[in-house]
Amino acid sequence: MKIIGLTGGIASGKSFVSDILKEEGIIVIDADIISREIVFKGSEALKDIEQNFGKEVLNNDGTLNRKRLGSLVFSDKNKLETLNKIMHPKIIDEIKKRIETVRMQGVNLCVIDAPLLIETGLYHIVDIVLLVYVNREVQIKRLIKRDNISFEEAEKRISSQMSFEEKKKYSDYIIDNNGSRENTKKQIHDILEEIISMED
Ligand SMILES: CC(C)(COP(=O)(O)OP(=O)(O)OC[C@H]1O[C@@H](n2cnc3c(N)ncnc32)[C@H](O)[C@@H]1O)[C@@H](O)C(=O)NCCC(=O)NCCS
Ligand SMILES: Nc1ncnc2c1ncn2[C@@H]1O[C@H](COP(=O)(O)OP(=O)(O)OP(=O)(O)O)[C@@H](O)[C@H]1O
Repeated sequence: MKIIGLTGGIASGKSFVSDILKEEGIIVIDADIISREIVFKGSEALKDIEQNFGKEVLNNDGTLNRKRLGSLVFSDKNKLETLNKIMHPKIIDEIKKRIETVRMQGVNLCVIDAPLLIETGLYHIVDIVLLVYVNREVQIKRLIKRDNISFEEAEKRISSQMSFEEKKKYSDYIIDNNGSRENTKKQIHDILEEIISMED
């Protein structure tokens, strides 16, 4: 089975790209969704988070208050590192399990959509790295609009991630998502065609 790693900075358009891939019938394993699933009430991850960040990152019903935890970790490098140490091994384990399930089903191509594909080392388990690119101006504009956050908050989130230039070194294909959705769709179809026609 060929595994494609899909990555890119925050609000670069990974979800948009993965939606198009899903439309093509390709199975997508989404790291952001897994990171939400593993912090269910009573989970080991949520207990670790409470131990390290206190009750103030929980809602009254005991579930995770993502907005509060996000504003804590994206403005403090050490706190982000603590959260990453709790979350990343669990996310990676779950991704590996899902890859095996998909492999057992006889699927020949699957995609891992992970914003931190490079940072977490997950790129080692994929065959091809697809990087979604937007310039900083477009990225900030789309992030502020989508998440309804301030310019400062958007800057902090972007700065907490590896730069595009650094990620580029690990990538096999770059999708330029600065333009229209139609333009991006065309690039994806061209890349897919090339990947599918490749010999194993
Ligand atoms: C801090 C949390 C609670 C904020 O939740 P929120 O719902 O606001 O954001 P969400 O999870 O949808 O992530 C949105 C985007 O933020 C960026 N982001 C998320 N976590 C991180 C991180 N640890 N470091 C840098 N950027 C991150 C990604 O681009 C992601 O696509 C959440 O992002 C989290 O639990 N992060 C740690 C898990 C993680 O590293 N996920 C990425 C898996 S590869
Ligand atoms: N080509 C495009 N033209 C206009 N808007 C776009 C385009 N691509 C994506 N967007 C919009 O930009 C925002 C960010 O895109 P998307 O949510 O796909 O990014 P992401 O990389 O998955 O983000 P995250 O890292 O936070 O998960 C969304 O509101 C999306 O609708």
